[in-house]
Amino acid sequence: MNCQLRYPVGVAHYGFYVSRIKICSRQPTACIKCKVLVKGKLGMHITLAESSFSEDGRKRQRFDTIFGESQDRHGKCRCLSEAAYTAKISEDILLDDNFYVESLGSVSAVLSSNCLGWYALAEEENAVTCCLGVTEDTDEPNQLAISQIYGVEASQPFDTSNIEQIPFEAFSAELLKEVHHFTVHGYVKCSSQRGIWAPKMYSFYHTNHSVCERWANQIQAQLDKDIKRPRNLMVMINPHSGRKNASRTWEEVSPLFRRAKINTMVINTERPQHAFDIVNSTDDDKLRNLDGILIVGGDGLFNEVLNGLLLRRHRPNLPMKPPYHEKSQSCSRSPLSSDSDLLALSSTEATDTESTFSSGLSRQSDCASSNLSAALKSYDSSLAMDYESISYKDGGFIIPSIADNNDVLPGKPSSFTFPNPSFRIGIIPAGSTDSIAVSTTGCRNALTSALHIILGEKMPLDVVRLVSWKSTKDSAEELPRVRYAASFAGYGFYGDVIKESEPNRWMGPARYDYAGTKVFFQHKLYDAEISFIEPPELDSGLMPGSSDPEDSLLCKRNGNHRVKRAACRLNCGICLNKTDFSGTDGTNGTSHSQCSQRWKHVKGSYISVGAAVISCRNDKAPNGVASTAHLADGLLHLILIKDCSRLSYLWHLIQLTREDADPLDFAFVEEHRTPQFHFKSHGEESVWNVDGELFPAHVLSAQVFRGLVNIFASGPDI
Ligand SMILES: Nc1ncnc2c1ncn2[C@@H]1O[C@H](COP(=O)(O)OP(=O)(O)OP(=O)(O)O)[C@@H](O)[C@H]1O
Repeated sequence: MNCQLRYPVGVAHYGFYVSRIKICSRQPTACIKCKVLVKGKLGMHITLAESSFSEDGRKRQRFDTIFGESQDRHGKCRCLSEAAYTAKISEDILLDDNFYVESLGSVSAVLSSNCLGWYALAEEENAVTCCLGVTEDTDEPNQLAISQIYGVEASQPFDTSNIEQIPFEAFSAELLKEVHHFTVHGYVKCSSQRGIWAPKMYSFYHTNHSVCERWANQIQAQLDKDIKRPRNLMVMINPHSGRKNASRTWEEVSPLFRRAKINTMVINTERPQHAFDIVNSTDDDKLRNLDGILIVGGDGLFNEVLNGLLLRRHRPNLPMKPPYHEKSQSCSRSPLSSDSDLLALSSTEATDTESTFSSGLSRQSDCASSNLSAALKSYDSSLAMDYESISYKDGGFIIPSIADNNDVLPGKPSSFTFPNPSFRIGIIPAGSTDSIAVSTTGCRNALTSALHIILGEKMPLDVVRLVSWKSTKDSAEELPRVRYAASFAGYGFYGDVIKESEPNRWMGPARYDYAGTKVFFQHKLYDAEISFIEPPELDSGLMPGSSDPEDSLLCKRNGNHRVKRAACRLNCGICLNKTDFSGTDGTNGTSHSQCSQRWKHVKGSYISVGAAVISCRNDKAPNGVASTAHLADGLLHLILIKDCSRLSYLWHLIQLTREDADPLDFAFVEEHRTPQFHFKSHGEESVWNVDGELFPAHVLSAQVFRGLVNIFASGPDI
């Protein structure tokens, strides 16, 4: 509850004012000034400020807590932190003056380096007050932290001939001609829907224009000091996203960017791969001058920008090969090697110093019989080629060299900081599912996302790098194709749905329902073999950084008690923690070191194989496909749906749509967290669905790079 304490006008301007009130105990209490009990209120902690001038004319502030102290430990802590906060406000008063505010009448306003506060000077006739002039006001804050302000404007006097411009009837028409104002743009959190923010304006009226200008300039100067806020953004709009509303969505949010004085370079994409081409070909120096790229569209557009940014700039080793099977503890062969045409690839044993793909390729001559080896040789010889020439084929990218190791290791915190450490990708949801926006902010709301971006929030995001070694079982020799994904890669059911929905794009988002129903009735099974690294279970079950005791509880799944993991939340301790959760030993690409890794192998018939890098929340799966996946823990959630009846599978799909259910609590479902895995299909083939785009792969490797890119978000507010 927010309360407003109104004191008699006489002591208003340089007298006491209430800077903060917090109810923190259940003890009845009284004001020390008038000794009257606060009627109907139980225990308040009220901090007052008194101003005076020192000899040199500088204003001094004294802050006192005048009554109320909580009896319980937690309440007391809150009191203390509240007092500390108030004391901080008092440190540096930059400006103070009287203004007129619509809902309060005359107010005294104070601007400090971190806060704009105001309090009413006089009772308004229609104000609801009770004893001591305490007014309950749950909606109107009387202070705004600078971090909550995204813009400020000083305005000219009202045009009295334009009745619509006149904000309220407080001033006479004569006075109105002389009234100037400045407007502060902040935001409020929606009380009915968690995570949703709405812009809110606060106008302060004064008869002197220069006063308004001085305040606006000073507030702007405070905003400019916040270096994390973006100044220059490239904006990519896909006019065909979702229900073709992306351009309208941008019209709705662009005034916020203008008020925040952010320069935007707007590009409307004209075709598939356009966004990729632009970002991939943009000069590195130009990118360095940007604070980020903003996407107005869906997950597919985000994926294109991600790939455009990373494909030629992020150059890790090729995926590490797992031992063929655990029993033999042999590191000489990988599961990939069971396929004859991949023998050349997998039989290359790199030493610790020869851990790059090129070193592996240089041994291909031993396998002269393999045509693939010849192809790969030419691939190897292309290392000297210009790195710019990336070609696109079958949903993936063939790049001349993927062997330039720059010390980025799967699962480990990333050292990749291109174009610059503050560069972020932002997403304003306007697509069909918007699962990246929902998983990173907690809601699907364009204004909320815009505010997160404008205020300069920053959060690392894991990215999975997928390498398709071969498109289909029967395809001719080919070079590896690479694709990055930020949310989801799925095979089987997931791939078939995308394949089925592609020709029906004209249906809009409804195409997924149509395709999903059709594929469900087909109920296809796919034989596959999967190897993955299993990271060690954390002892306590409570992930580092998580303070929620609930997180350490055991939950029952498939009849077994398992550790219930913390869901990713706002400013998530797990994602911001530097602890290495990956279980990899950091010697990427070396066969010897792989012996020490806990590779696990599974083989069977699957309805689907899913790899969720983040929770993948969306309207149809409110908790996400993997409810406990984190934005930046270096792990993906491998979700294997094994052979089961149609009815059981339907029940699993229904559970996905429910907020109170666990869709993975079935005997036919396996969930593994891993920094990397290898997949090989046997028999009938499906296709991979990577962030909503088709990616054919008969043999595929996936590596997660922890926090590889930064995004404009702070995690899901759920
Ligand atoms: N002007 C355009 N015309 C047609 N397709 C485009 C255009 N611009 C971008 N695209 C393609 O549209 C794809 C989907 O875009 P986006 O993700 O923004 O929308 P969506 O409706 O959410 O689609 P999806 O559900 O496939 O993710 C992108 O991958 C991109 O290749």
